[in-house]
Amino acid sequence: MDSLSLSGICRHQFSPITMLNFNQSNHRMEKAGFVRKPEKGGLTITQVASPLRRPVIVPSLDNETVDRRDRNHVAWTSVRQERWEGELVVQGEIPLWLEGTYLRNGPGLWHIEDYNFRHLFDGYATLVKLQFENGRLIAGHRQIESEAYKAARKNKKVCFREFSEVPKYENFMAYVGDIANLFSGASLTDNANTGVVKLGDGRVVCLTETQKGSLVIDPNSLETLGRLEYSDSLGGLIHSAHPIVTDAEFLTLLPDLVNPGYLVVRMEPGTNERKVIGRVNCRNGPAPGWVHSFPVTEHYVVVPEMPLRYCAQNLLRAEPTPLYKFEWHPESKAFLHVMCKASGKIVASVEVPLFVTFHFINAYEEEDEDGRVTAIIADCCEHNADTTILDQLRLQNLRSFNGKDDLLPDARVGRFTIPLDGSPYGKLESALEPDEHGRGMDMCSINPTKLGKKYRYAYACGAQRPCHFPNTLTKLDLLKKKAKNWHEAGAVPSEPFFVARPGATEEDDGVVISLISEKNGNGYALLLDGSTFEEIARAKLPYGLPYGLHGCWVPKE
Ligand SMILES: CC(=O)/C=C/C=C(C)/C=C/C1=C(C)CCCC1(C)C
Ligand SMILES: CC(/C=C/C=O)=C\C=C\C=O
Ligand SMILES: [Fe+2]
Repeated sequence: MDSLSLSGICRHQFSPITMLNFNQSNHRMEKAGFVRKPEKGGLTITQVASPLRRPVIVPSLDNETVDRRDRNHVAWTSVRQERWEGELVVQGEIPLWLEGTYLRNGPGLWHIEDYNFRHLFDGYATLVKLQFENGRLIAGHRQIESEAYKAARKNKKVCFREFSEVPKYENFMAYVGDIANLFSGASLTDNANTGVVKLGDGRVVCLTETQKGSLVIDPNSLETLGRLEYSDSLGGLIHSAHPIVTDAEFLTLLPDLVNPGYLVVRMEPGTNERKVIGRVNCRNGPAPGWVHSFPVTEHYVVVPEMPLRYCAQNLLRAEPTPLYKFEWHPESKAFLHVMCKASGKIVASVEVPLFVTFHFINAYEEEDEDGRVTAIIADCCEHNADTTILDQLRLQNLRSFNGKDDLLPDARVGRFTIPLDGSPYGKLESALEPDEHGRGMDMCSINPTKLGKKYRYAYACGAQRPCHFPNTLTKLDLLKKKAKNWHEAGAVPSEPFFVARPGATEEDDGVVISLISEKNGNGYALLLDGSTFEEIARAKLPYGLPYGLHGCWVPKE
């Protein structure tokens, strides 16, 4: 690994004002029990004894690392250093049964040299860990060493095609070369900044929408170990960013951009080979709908065909459109296809009202009194068929919140009913009154034992208006159609992640973990009781971290 210095990246930003904040924050770190050992020209790792009698690894801060808190919310500010690890002081009590590591991935570095990225999804991946051990909490973060990130650091510019950023071409021939590389996938990013999953065989993989961006990491050191090379010959360049992962299997969708459709594939633990379960042909439109995620039931895979479709032309553009690599085709309609997991056969394909979603929450089979499956219910974080949410996630918009204007488009829990009796149409309704969660709705989790089964509770980010971005944590009771909300002024919480208590019989018996980025530049790990949704513990981080997307739980062996 090359030098961990971020100095090259940040030099241009250094000013007496940022210097002042930087020193103040270090003073605060020392007061909070963190020890700093500055060394010029890189992040040297220093072992020190913590007040909690546990060695704490604290990389010294680079003199030229920049603190931009004076201008932006820390949630939308590049991570201030390459890596850090240390024990946190816990307020409240961490349940002793909570033994394992919560990992969270997300785009955490949004600039290279003096070039600032446009979109939340462009950032180079920052992996965060919260390691729970006997009531104590060790935290850490580290940049994922993707080829895209390493090349950007080395060449001091964007070198691969990110979500909205593309390399700046020196001349026309360079552009032509890059387009050629687009078809082979060579110019696509492997910046695995969307999520992290633990496979049944124990490997921990960070993911994005490009297949090449499947990177295996070490959940303790957060080191990037290498690429997960799929050994099959299924080809294609992209996949769903959210595979369904259990101890028994890894299921995902591979969109086919040439003959619009999707392959539904399955990979067994201990292998790198995805096998085809079946194929869904698109019912309409010039290209498949974007499949950021998809739901499953116990016996079926639901393949969404959203009218927000991949767009080859937009893929080739140097400057992004408001829909980036996608295009809205309301005339092409929206469909949900249901495939039997065992046979690969399509058992239903229904037209549904137009919808826009990033995240499906869960799905399950509805049975009649004789135990026959009559319908499938699939829930998602639905943006009222309004695509503007995608452009609202531009950093400029997120950073421009002044506490007054309300720019977050309304969202809801969209509940689809897919009849299995051959009817051509499915239904889409709100599962509960969206005002219950402030008409903001995204970044969801459920009790994993309820995956594919009838369930009652979901956890997500909601809104307390006005806002530009979801700013609450919400527990949804889908039976009583009620929500319990957690909010702290100015805070940006990340996806509430539910961890069940071992041996629990109640669906909401467990804790909810979230990382909070505060308005004053600080940040903390938060633990809520999964049932009461009351705070049970929090632990301050030495400095606030950028917003992150999705997480997973790695239980202690
Ligand atoms: C962070 C997140 O949720 C989404 C990230 C999406 C990415 C990085 C999408 C990348 C793509 C390309 C670089 C080209 C092909 C299309 C597409 C999958 C959108
Ligand atoms: C953060 C987000 C949407 C928020 C809208 O309310 C979407 C993230 C998508 C990728 O994981
Ligand atoms: Fe996602």
